[in-house]
Amino acid sequence: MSKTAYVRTKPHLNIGTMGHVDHGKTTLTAAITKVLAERGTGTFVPFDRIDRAPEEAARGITINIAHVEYETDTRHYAHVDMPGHADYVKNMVTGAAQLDGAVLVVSALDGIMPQTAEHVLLARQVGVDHIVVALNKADGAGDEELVDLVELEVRDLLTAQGYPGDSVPVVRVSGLKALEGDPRWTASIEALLDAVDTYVPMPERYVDAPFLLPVENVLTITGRGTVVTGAVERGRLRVGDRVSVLGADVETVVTGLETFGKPMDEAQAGDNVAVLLRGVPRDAVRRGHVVAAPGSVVPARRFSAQVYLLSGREGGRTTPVATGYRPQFYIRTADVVGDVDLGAAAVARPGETVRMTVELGREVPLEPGLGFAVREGGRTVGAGTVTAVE
Ligand SMILES: Nc1nc2c(ncn2[C@@H]2O[C@H](COP(=O)(O)OP(=O)(O)OP(=O)(O)O)[C@@H](O)[C@H]2O)c(=O)[nH]1
Ligand SMILES: [Mg+2]
Repeated sequence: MSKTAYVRTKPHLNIGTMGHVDHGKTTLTAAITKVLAERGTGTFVPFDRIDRAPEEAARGITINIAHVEYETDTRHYAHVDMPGHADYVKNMVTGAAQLDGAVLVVSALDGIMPQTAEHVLLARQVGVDHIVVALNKADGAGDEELVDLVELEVRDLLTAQGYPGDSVPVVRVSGLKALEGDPRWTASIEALLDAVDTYVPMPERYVDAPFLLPVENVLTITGRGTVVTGAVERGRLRVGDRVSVLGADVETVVTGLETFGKPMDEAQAGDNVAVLLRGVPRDAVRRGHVVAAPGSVVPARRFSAQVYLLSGREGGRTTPVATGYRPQFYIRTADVVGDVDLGAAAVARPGETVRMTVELGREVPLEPGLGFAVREGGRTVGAGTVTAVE
């Protein structure tokens, strides 16, 4: 195989815009790509190309998510802009969005609205520790004192949710005017990007943690062996490393490593990779298994969780669920049936957030903070986070 090796130039982070409907998330996303394209470190992605987000099948649930990528002087970013409120709930709670930091977009004209508060709550629940605030539409806000009030209100909201509201960067911007090329407002986008660069730290914890890769696909390369593919959830991996395949219950050695068809010395958290495994039969490994550093994860069947049941309007159920409910649980890439126990509550309605205990049909690696989707009859009816493993 004569292929050029993959070159990692800048550290990579995943960020995204969140905030109430119509506060300008997509306009701001387009403006960021425009400003960086003019700096020469990105490609301009116009509004209508972001908003026409492709439907992507990720982790077995249909989610709507638009990715743009760009670079600042110091970092490479993948930026997600989610088109609707239900998409936030699904992508955040299942961890599909995988945000290292978020830009909370608040219209300076309207102030905080219900979904502003809900997205902050979701971000807190899924462990997004760093939020930068974009007070958008500042071009239309004639009265500075009113914008000062909105800023105070946002800082209070963040403080109430456990963020350092007093020290969070709040930048007054206009996505719309920056898109039109108005220099005052393109400067505001530069200021916002500087705030993101400096305030959102590198998520080194993922790279330094023990290696883990949820298996998305399995293939055979004739004469070389079995290859598993997927995104590295955490840690690093090199050729020669020992790994356990949980689900297949084998321990083996990595004999090859590639990304997008290029061989690599080391895979890191966030990379999409193909891993060649020594002496593992093709039919021993399946989607849903987990490749991990030996001894670093413990598979389990019982766990407690906090689950948001999607409302009927969001595509969820129209009738309540009760103890004894047996849906499918999508955990990382695994699809496993589970028995639900709602404890004292006994019954839960669509649109509610509930605590539950789940007994899975088979063991999978579990840990507090892990997100999952609840599915039934081919559609997503809930999104949850593991709170404790029993
Ligand atoms: N005056 C002004 N209007 C803006 C600004 N940014 C966005 N808008 C307008 O606000 C409206 C909503 O903008 P979007 O970018 O679609 O908002 P969004 O938050 O992505 O909306 P959803 O994806 O539907 O939640 C559009 O009419 C924009 O032109 C701004 O900085 N100033
Ligand atoms: Mg939008």
